[in-house]
Amino acid sequence: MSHLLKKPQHVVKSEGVTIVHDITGEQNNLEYVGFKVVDLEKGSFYGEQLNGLECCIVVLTGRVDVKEGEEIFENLGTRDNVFEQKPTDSVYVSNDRIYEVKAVTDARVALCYSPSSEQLPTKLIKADSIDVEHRGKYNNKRKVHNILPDSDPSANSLLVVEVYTESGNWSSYPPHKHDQDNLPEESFLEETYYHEMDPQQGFVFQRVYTDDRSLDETMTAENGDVVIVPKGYHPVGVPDGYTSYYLNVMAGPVRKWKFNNDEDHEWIVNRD
Ligand SMILES: O=C(O)C[C@@H](O)[C@H](O)C(=O)CO
Repeated sequence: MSHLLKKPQHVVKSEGVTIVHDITGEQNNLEYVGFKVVDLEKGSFYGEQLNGLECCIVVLTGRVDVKEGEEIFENLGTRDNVFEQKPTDSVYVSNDRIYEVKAVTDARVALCYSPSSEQLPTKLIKADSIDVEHRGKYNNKRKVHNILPDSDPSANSLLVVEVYTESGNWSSYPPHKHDQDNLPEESFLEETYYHEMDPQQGFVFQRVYTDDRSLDETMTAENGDVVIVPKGYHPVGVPDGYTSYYLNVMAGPVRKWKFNNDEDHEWIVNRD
């Protein structure tokens, strides 16, 4: 199996708390992006001291309360299944803070991290403030929920989006990359993809490749898998009959999403 493909681990941390993914630490070869998925049974708690990381808590499903210092945000979350396709609530917490999530119902949260040293205010990102964007044409259509885009200065490094791609379509397509710290031409951003499918037995194909093909891996991502994109192009193809959901976390030295398409496939954008 590719070292870029991570299967759910389901490690029980404490009563009612299961770590589904923990993509943090040096073994993942990521400098700027960290990612966890945590399942919480109703009434359970998960908390962290963030030290040198900022964190965006995305309530994937269920309802939770989030506490940071004096701030308590209650009953966050809007959906029981990500395929309800409505935006959800998130909370941005800056480095060196301590936060706690309490499950009001059974819930799944995504924790998106990046190194950070400058304190910013804790911020509730409400579902009804999320910009919903429709991108692409022909078999290249997808719907994007911009949770923390680069136009929103609430974070130091983190960029977070959710993407829905319908059956038979492609997204993150035509293939694009953002692996050069060379603005204004291109930014360097690492990225993770947390995938879900509807129905659950579905799968998608994701290719991660560089121009010189020193990296060229095509993976089958199944429900709950994470794909790591340290560099290179990273398109996703969705087979007929299945809808794809993924949550992207991106971060790098500069908080700007400036990508370039693979020139061989640029013509796809330019069709009438
Ligand atoms: O437009 C899409 O299909 C989503 C991608 O842009 C995805 O968020 C990504 O690859 C970011 O670089």
